Amino acid sequence: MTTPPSLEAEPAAAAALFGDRIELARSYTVSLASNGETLGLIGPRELPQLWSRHILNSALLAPLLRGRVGDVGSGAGLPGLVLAIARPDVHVTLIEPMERRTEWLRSEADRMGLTNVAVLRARAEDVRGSGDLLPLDQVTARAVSALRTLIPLTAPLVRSGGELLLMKGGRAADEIVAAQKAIRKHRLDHVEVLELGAEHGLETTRVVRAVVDP
Ligand SMILES: C[S@@+](CC[C@H](N)C(=O)[O-])C[C@H]1O[C@@H](n2cnc3c(N)ncnc32)[C@H](O)[C@@H]1O
Repeated sequence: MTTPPSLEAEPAAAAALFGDRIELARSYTVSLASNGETLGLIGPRELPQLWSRHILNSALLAPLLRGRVGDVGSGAGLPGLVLAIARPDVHVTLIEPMERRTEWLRSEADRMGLTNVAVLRARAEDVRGSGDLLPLDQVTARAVSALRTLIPLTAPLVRSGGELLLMKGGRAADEIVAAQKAIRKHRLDHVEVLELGAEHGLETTRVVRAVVDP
């Protein structure tokens, strides 16, 4: 596959974050850069920052994962498919309602031979009771909605004592304040904001971590 000329050069942090999975991470990144605009997955302006702003940003969650993980609103595979690449020891269910996106996610998982991925074409609120996949140990989400609407979508998918790992921008603390009602209703505890990225020389990203119904 030819690398598009406008694709950002691979940052040094990539090898550290992906370890021996780096070739798969490269393969996915080049595939997304080559096909993502045509498929409506990413805009052309994302290519010069695809590695740092999207792939590595997503991979920052990898060390926090365990067991059976769900990713709500995976879109092009961020962070869910990136995490499945980085952590072959966890099982990742990608939950995404748009058909064109689920087709892309399935075809990429197949192309890369990932055996730890399931793709579910659904809205998160309709997933309840989907037998084999639930409950999950952790649920991730990135750029899906504000915390007060994201918590009711994600918390019901997680087992008692499991975790939400919700990637957020600079206003994470404000979103927590605005989400107090949802935090109480869904019995979240130990709600905290993690700042990740600086340790790898990357732009800092914030993750709201919370324990569900401990
Ligand atoms: C802005 S995109 C973000 C995609 C990806 N997470 C990222 O960081 O690039 C939001 C995604 O959430 C999906 N989405 C919206 N509402 C959803 C819901 N209720 N359940 C699951 N996915 C949803 C959309 O189809 C879309 O793919």
